[in-house]
Amino acid sequence: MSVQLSSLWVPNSPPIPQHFVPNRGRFSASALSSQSPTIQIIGVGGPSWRENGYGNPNNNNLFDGCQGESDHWSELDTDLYHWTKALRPVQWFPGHIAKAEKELKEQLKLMDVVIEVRDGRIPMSTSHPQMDLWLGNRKRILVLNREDMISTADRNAWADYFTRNGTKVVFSNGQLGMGTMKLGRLAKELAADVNVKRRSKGLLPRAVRAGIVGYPNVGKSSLINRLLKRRMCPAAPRPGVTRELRWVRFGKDLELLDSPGILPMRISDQSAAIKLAICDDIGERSYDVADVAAILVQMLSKLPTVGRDALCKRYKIDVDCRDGRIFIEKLAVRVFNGDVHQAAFRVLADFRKGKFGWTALERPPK
Ligand SMILES: Nc1nc2c(ncn2[C@@H]2O[C@H](COP(=O)(O)OP(=O)(O)OP(=O)(O)O)[C@@H](O)[C@H]2O)c(=O)[nH]1
Repeated sequence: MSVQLSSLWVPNSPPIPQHFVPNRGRFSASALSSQSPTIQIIGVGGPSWRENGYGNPNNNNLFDGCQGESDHWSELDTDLYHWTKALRPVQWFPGHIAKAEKELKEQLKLMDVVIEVRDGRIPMSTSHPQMDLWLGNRKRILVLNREDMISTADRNAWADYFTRNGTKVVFSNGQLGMGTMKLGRLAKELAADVNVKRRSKGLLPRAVRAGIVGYPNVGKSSLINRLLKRRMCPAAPRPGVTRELRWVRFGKDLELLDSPGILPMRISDQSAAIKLAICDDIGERSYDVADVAAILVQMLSKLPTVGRDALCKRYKIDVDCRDGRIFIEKLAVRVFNGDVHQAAFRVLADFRKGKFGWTALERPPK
């Protein structure tokens, strides 16, 4: 998919949904002149950046003194809405997802508890719009995985939000296994009444069945493997690796269902779709890497947790926070012999590796 960004200038705010406030959003492409053959990547990412609760210790763009942090986040939502509106929609619904969705619905009746896994960087965008309908009043645990990829402030904001809403939430790290034991324990506790009922009917107790569901690449299989301390389920750093539903046993009293990542057939919220692309939670063939990287640059430069300075310092290129495409094109000329795809991919990969500091891309609504 390719979109000519030069035609996407949004001069004035068009009519917008009620929850958005008017704002600006502009794309344009420009010819580039200067060329530099050497790559110079500056700056480090890593967990230590999280200490102050923000992604980047060198960030001078945190607050301007007039706006609160939550204003920055809601302004970003508004901008993102305008930016993505101009792009061709991102959609991904391969055959295996359609099949998995059908099979999951059939397996639901076997589940005593459902563990819904979301990407901690984008908990809203990895929330399936039909999940509530499917689950009804089934017992449920919400997992925000990739805890290591967000800041302490992000984590606290989401923990507060879900606690206020009465939702049980577990933060986890599917790569290292943090949170998995708690998850297993919680699943057994929540479904304990299954065996109370069985005993009252004179039946022998059975293992509790927990279904693990969620969007692609959020870390479902990794969580199971970590809990089991064995590589029972296929896991890899790309969406759509798990293709089949599979029950696995953990000890004598817990069974877990690993399932392929599912997405809605049509993603109506394109801001969410772009965030899925940025976080690698949707098939790469569904989007244009340069478009997505351009939006990422615009987002990062406006994010209270990152800011323009982080981008300028890392790539030694000035950022116009309304025009990420120019940034990508400049990077392409400077480092990748004019190859925009490679430049775009570098920026996306850097974000995914935490090179701008670990940060969520969304915060809870006010
Ligand atoms: N940094 C980090 N990486 C993680 C975490 N959890 C999983 N990963 C990595 O993310 C990638 C995807 O994990 P999977 O377990 O395959 O994700 P999945 O949800 O089963 O993916 P699908 O097969 O698409 O449904 C793997 O490379 C994991 O090592 C986490 O908490 N932190």
